Amino acid sequence: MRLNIHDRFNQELPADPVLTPSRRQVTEAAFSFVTPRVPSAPRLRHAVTEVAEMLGLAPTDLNGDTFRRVFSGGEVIAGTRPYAMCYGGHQFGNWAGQLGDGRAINLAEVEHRGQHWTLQLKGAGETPYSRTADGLAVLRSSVREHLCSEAMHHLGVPTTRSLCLLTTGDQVLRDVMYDGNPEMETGAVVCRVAASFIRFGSFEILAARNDLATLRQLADYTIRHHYPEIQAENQADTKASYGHFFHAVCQRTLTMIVHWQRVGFVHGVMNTDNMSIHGDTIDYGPYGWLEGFDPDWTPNTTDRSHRRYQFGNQPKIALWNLLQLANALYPLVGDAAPFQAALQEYQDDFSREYTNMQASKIGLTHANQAANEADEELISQLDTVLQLTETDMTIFFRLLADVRKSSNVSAGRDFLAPVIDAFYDPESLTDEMIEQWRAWFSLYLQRLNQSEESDAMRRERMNRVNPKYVLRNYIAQLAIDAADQGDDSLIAELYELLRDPYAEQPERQKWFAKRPEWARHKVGCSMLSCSS
Ligand SMILES: Nc1ncnc2c1ncn2[C@@H]1O[C@H](COP(=O)(O)OP(=O)(O)OP(=O)(O)O)[C@@H](O)[C@H]1O
Repeated sequence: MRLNIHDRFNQELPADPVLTPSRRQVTEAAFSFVTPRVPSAPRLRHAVTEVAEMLGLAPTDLNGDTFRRVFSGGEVIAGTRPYAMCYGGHQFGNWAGQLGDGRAINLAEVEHRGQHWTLQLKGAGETPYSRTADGLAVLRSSVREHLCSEAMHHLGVPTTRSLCLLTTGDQVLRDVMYDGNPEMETGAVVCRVAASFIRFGSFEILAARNDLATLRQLADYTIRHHYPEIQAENQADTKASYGHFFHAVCQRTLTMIVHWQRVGFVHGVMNTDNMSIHGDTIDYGPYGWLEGFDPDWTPNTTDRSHRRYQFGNQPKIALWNLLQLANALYPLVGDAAPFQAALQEYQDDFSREYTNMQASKIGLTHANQAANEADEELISQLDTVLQLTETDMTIFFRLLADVRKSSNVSAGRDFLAPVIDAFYDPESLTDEMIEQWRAWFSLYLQRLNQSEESDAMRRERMNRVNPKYVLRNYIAQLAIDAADQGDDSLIAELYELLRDPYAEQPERQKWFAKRPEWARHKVGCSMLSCSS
């Protein structure tokens, strides 16, 4: 197994001089060197050939002993030094101080085909940032992270990737039922891959400590390696480059959030330490997928009372998080104007991009501004009718593509036939609700009939933005339950399914189904906590 190692982060930025994993505040440094924990009996449970190839590995490498040892933490790759990154963050709206990679260890950076990747193990043991926890991860949360990272990538959502999932052979104590009765669970490690794992919190911790020298070093480093176009354009004016960097992060974050809203993804813990400066989705913890369309929904039990991170709040939480990044970068510029302008632009652009995305989900094309305003009304009314009774978001939008322009909505309930499978309980649709749906469909059909486009063409466009298959929590839980019994076949099957989420895949049609009733209140199937 040969990787083309090309480390930059741990070569160019200041290191913590202390080499033990003792918990501590790490100052004037961007990271600490650490050694991953050696697992007792590592076993590969699933690997992604496509990610391996992206890193320059051969498919045959995946079955080797070296691969198993390296990606479980048992062997350090020659010519590199693993490290944990120092960062802080705002958690649930409050400044939490130093957090850092408490259970993530960066193994190395790799260059392949002109692209640069950081490999990071999650769950490979203690670091100076582990605080009161053990540095480990369990099979349950690791299956969720591994499958969802790849599912998101294939949905077209910017995300960290996952190379592989291994179990360590060690047991880990966790309170899965959240009832104060912890149990032993199977320990696991996932290898994440991203351009870098620099987070908003990486800048925040340095600004909070007024460590402007390291803050400037980190900002310059990030621009130099990850936003080189900004450096090229602002050679003579580094202050301006920080503003441009912030603007670029705003735009990438916007793109990521519009995608989340498109596919019905709820991150669950949008703390600033979980915001990547690349606009990648990072940290698949208590995430979930909207089943019944409900903007107030969050899968995170820890957030059930305030619902800060509920689906409908994600765009404005991203804005709030960006504001924290602006505050952290401000000392480098000394002028609020570029930050204010970028934040304003985020808001303006977001509302336009969001409407365009929603319009594409219902198959509209925009010819002129007037049509746009009418479409906004149609979109907002859809938001209302979707919440009249529990209506599955993924299934509804997918089935909506089958509606014909020639449909007759004038009487009865038959007009709902194409989308009826999206309702969790079609019997609960009252006459009044049917009339509201009728009103919406009348407007919708009128709008569709303004266009010459055929039903088939529209259907094809809609099916490219409305996925057929997403990783519903209960589906992930089925794979976890099987893996707990040593059977990894469902992980492999779901991986294949989610590699092509917009395709019909008739042989896998059973996964195009509403969440079954047994899963409604089962732990792991609809609700999760941060503790994993
Ligand atoms: N079992 C654990 N041991 C040590 N630190 C942990 C553990 N679980 C979480 N942390 C740390 O707590 C902080 C916030 O937790 P969060 O749930 O965002 O983490 P995570 O899922 O481990 O992290 P990541 O953001 O790297 O995916 C992070 O600093 C994280 O490293």
